[in-house]
Amino acid sequence: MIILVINSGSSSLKYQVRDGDDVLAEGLVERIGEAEVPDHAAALDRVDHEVAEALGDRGIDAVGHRVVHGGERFSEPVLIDNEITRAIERLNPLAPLHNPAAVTGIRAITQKWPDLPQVAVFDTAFHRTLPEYAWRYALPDELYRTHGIRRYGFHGTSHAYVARGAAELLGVDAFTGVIAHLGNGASVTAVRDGESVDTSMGLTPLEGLVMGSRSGDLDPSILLFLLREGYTEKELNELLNRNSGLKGLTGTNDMRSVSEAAESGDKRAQTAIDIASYRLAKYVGGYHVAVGGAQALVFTAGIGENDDNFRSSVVGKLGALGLELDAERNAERSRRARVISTAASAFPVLVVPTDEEAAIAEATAGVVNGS
Ligand SMILES: Nc1ncnc2c1ncn2[C@@H]1O[C@H](COP(=O)(O)OP(=O)(O)O)[C@@H](O)[C@H]1O
Ligand SMILES: CC(=O)OP(=O)(O)O
Ligand SMILES: [Mg+2]
Repeated sequence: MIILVINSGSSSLKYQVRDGDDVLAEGLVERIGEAEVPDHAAALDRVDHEVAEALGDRGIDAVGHRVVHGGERFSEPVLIDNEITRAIERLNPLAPLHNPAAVTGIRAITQKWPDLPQVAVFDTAFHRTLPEYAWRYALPDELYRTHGIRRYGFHGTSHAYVARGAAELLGVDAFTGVIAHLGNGASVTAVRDGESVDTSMGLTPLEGLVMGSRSGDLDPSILLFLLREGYTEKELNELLNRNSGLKGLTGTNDMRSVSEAAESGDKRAQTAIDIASYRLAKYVGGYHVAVGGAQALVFTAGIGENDDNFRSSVVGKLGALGLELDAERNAERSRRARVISTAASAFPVLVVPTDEEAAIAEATAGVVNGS
């Protein structure tokens, strides 16, 4: 079954065409909204063209969409129809950077290929197992009942995929431990017997870790202070989602540049790495407790898989848990799932590469085949 996987961002569209584990075509359309690519429909025309070239006279059988926010309703991937699209659209305010683009992508495909089955795969779905004491904010119940204000968690497709990979590497049936997904967005999840029991992102993908351009955790009074200073809602949104995190601290949201700057002695860059790794180390300590004792700590996504310096900065702060990296294994450049800690480490530290597109394609095939 040939599946087109679409990961729509606010100004970009990533896609892959897959036949099982074979990637037949992949690409990225950037700067949607600017002259060359005015909207998502134009972006899809481009994808259509590239895909047709790669596939020849073979056609696509189904489309799988990454949908970041599934609210309380969606705990599984679903076949998309008009009602489902509207339900996803109603969640737009809860993931303003991500959901509107997914809805636009779904509608553009419906218009272009009305007969093609489309499946929505939700970032939030894996976290539907969170216990209430982990998902509820200490706010009046009414805010939850009327607005659905609670913690949802994101990157679930990745955390679930990596939890399976970690279980395989450890030779256990179900993984218990802590997974740090460190990409542009970053989140850490506590997994117990294969189920998510806590995660650092909340109502939106803004809570938790220091990210490329998002602040993560902060004192909500900062917002009240800035409101009194005359900031508008739009300015606050820009500030917290696009101009904070590594970008706010160093001027760039790209960890590779931050790492290189730190290595050549830039103090601001080193401080940003210290802040981000300290925040993550505190979460790992907390989640070790949440899962009742982790079997492993797992790093994944762009930074987690590639930045040995950042990994060692995190694990270096976890001596109290008895964790110890093997410098040589940590520095190894490899796409394999592997152990990077010493034999003396209290529990292993792993790198397990994520593959959200593979997971979305697999889930899509499952829904279309009715399994
Ligand atoms: N070799 C590397 N060293 C340090 N950081 C890296 C390296 N490769 C990628 N990254 C970082 O990974 C992040 C992007 O991760 P990725 O998982 O691709 O993000 P997303 O899918 O969320 O856009 C960026 O901050 C990038 O700089
Ligand atoms: C949910 C989220 O933060 O996604 P991304 O990392 O793709 O921005
Ligand atoms: Mg990603």
